[in-house]
Amino acid sequence: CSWNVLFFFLHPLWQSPLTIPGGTRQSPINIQWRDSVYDPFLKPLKISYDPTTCLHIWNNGYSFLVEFDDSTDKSIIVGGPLENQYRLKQFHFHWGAINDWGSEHTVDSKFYPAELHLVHWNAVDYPSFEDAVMEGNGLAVIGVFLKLGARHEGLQTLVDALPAVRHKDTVIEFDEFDPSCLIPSCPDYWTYAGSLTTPPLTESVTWIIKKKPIEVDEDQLEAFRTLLFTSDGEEERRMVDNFRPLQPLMNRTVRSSFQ
Ligand SMILES: COc1cccc(N2C=Cc3cc(S(N)(=O)=O)sc3S2(=O)=O)c1
Ligand SMILES: [Zn+2]
Repeated sequence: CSWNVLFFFLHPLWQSPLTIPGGTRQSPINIQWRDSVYDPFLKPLKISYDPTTCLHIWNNGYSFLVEFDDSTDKSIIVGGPLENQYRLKQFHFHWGAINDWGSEHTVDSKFYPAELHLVHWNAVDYPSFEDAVMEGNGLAVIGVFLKLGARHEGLQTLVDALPAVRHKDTVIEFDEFDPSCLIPSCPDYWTYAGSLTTPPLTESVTWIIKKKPIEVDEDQLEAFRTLLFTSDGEEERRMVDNFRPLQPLMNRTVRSSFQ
């Protein structure tokens, strides 16, 4: 009915490319393994994070973000498909109400229960993060799939802090965390030119999607689902299904770093 259509186009998270002027590189996408093209010139991705740059955890009403001090080059990534180094700004997750879905990207149309995004910006070419967000090569986001399995000890320190940021616009100090413990050691990744998956949806992201997922257990996924989209005092709405629908590939090729 017309109300559903109206909701679809009005809800910020579910804008289709039709509402993004000239949207030709929107994210997320389905990664069809057999259509990805091995690129022998892709370098290994080098990750060096300094745990002392970790600042706080913040519930922004879309997800929970762990933010970093990005005033120096202490926490950076370099190599992979990137022309130069990019500074770590924040990481966050997307997840479902149940384990059958929750990731933003899919692999051969398969959803994972959750997906981690580590957001970096090009401080070599641009003076600020806000400037980089508006530029085609401004951001690099590492995507890591979460699958149901063994408890992830590194993630648990984060999970233990979540009750303190249950409501939107709550923040707690969080330090000495090295997010490289959340990234699989397997070097294999896919990469493609895309966008932010929440507003402002700018087409400024070089996506680096790790082939291998990390394992987390049911209690850890359930802890994500205890968070709220709503502020304290508002009618509670559980923070679940905070992923954007798949976007058309259009004229893009997904490259792989592996054969
Ligand atoms: C306008 O500059 C700003 C300022 C503050 C935050 C943002 N962001 C908005 C959405 C958004 C979505 C991301 S995802 N899911 O594709 O990894 S990363 C990200 S953000 O760059 O942190 C932009
Ligand atoms: Zn994200």
